[in-house]
Amino acid sequence: MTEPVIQVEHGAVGYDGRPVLRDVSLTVTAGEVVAVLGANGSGKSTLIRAVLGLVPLTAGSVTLFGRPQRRFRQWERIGYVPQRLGAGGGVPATVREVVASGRLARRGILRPPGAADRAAVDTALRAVGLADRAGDPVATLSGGQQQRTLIARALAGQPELLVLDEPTAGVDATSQDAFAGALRDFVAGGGTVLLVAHELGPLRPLISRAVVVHAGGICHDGPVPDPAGHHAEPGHDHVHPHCPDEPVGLWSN
Ligand SMILES: Nc1ncnc2c1ncn2[C@@H]1O[C@H](COP(=O)(O)OP(=O)(O)OP(=O)(O)O)[C@@H](O)[C@H]1O
Repeated sequence: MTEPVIQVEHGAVGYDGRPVLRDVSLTVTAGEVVAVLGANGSGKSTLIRAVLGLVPLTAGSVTLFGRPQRRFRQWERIGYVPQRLGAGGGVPATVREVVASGRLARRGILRPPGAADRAAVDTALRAVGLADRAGDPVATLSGGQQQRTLIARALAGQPELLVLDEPTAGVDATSQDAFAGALRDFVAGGGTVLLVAHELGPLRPLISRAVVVHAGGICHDGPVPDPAGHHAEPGHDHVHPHCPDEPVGLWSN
């Protein structure tokens, strides 16, 4: 059996002494597309940031590709797209430049880009439907297109694992569809995905498993739960699965 891509065992995380996650265990194997769901502030981002070592565990362990996270060095195997474009959104970089920066971990900062780097950037731009905007400053793009640029940057590094924090939040329908297509191609090529989502929308058919974070733990790990309550009404696109022991109102926005 191949080793898990991600293994969190009894992980705990807190901020300033305040616990956010307690005793969380999660295994993601190659080829899975795992959605992390849960209410606002439940700790979804904290979970994926802990997986990547961006916040420290106060207990438990994380293993990446079979190696303890603290000894893991092959970060080029992982592409990460954070929730928001950080400060720097006003930088006059072009779409191509931002996407090309996703090659740095692979080629090293001192070596000029070669044909393989350029080909990977072109492929990533096409995958997210932004090839025709390659020369445009990122700042002139819509929010959804900027988000797609970041996804292309992660794809350009040719990772084996993509970790995405709310990739479709506040993103227009065209960008959501383009992203779903890029993700489908990535998975068809053998990639593994861990993503935080609020609304699955066009991603829903791609998700192989859902984990729901609630009250510091994982209260569901299995098929994408059906929307319940008013979320099941026509026209309501939210997928807020309900844990068995919790009132419906908790999931309301
Ligand atoms: N850097 C930080 N310092 C202190 N508290 C934090 C920090 N980051 C998150 N928190 C707190 O930890 C809790 C979990 O936050 P987290 O961002 O992981 O939740 P989330 O489920 O991703 O939320 P959302 O759906 O709103 O993005 C929240 O109460 C949040 O305020």
